[in-house]
Amino acid sequence: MPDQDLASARPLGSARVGIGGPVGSGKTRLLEQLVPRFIERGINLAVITNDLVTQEDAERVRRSGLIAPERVLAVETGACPHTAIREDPTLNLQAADELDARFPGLELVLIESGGDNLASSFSLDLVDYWIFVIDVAGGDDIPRKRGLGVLSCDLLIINKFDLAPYVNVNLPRMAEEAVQVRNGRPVLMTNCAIGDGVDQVVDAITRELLFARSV
Ligand SMILES: Nc1nc2c(ncn2[C@@H]2O[C@H](COP(=O)(O)OP(=O)(O)OP(=O)(O)O)[C@@H](O)[C@H]2O)c(=O)[nH]1
Repeated sequence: MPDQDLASARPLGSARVGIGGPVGSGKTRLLEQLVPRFIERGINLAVITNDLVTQEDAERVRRSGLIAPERVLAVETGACPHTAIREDPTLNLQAADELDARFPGLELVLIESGGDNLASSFSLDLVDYWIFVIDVAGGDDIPRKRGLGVLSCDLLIINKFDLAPYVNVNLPRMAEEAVQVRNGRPVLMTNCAIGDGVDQVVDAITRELLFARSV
């Protein structure tokens, strides 16, 4: 649950949600599944992507046709994806403020981090709520490794649950261990390839963040 003071720190600005996690866990695919769902719910939305030295993820989202291309900004992070979301989030803050200025009434900015390790986390100066995406193909021992991202995010997503039978992952056990190491904080399972479980992610963001800011 986001800190109430932080959630109300920008009463006139957009709510900001971070999406982090290891390389290839499905962050961009999750973004591509979230965007049409929020737009369908009438949310005034924009996106920021972080890449090392390219704008590949931003181009992918712009080309998708899911959202007006001018609502997608790219931040190039250089060698350190975590610096841009944690130690010095200036570039991301500037990008989010630019989107707020460009689109009056902007309600939500989704900020995808570059792929990083299990220790990556978001600065609460940058986001009001953050999601960490791991995937079953990375191994069912990931929750037991107690990475900072897994432990401290507002919502942990175990993605690619469709692949569990092919990589010998015991899905219920992986989910149970994830809930255990997080002391019962939220864990959801998704198949972002086809969108299974993504409605629950939208519900969680709406309930924990958008609704909380509107009351
Ligand atoms: N089978 C399956 N494949 C998935 C799922 N989610 C994503 N993928 C695939 O996994 C690959 C990586 O997904 P991305 O969304 O690019 O991963 P990412 O975390 O954004 O990657 P980086 O930005 O490089 O860190 C792509 O080929 C996706 O199509 C899923 O739930 N199931």
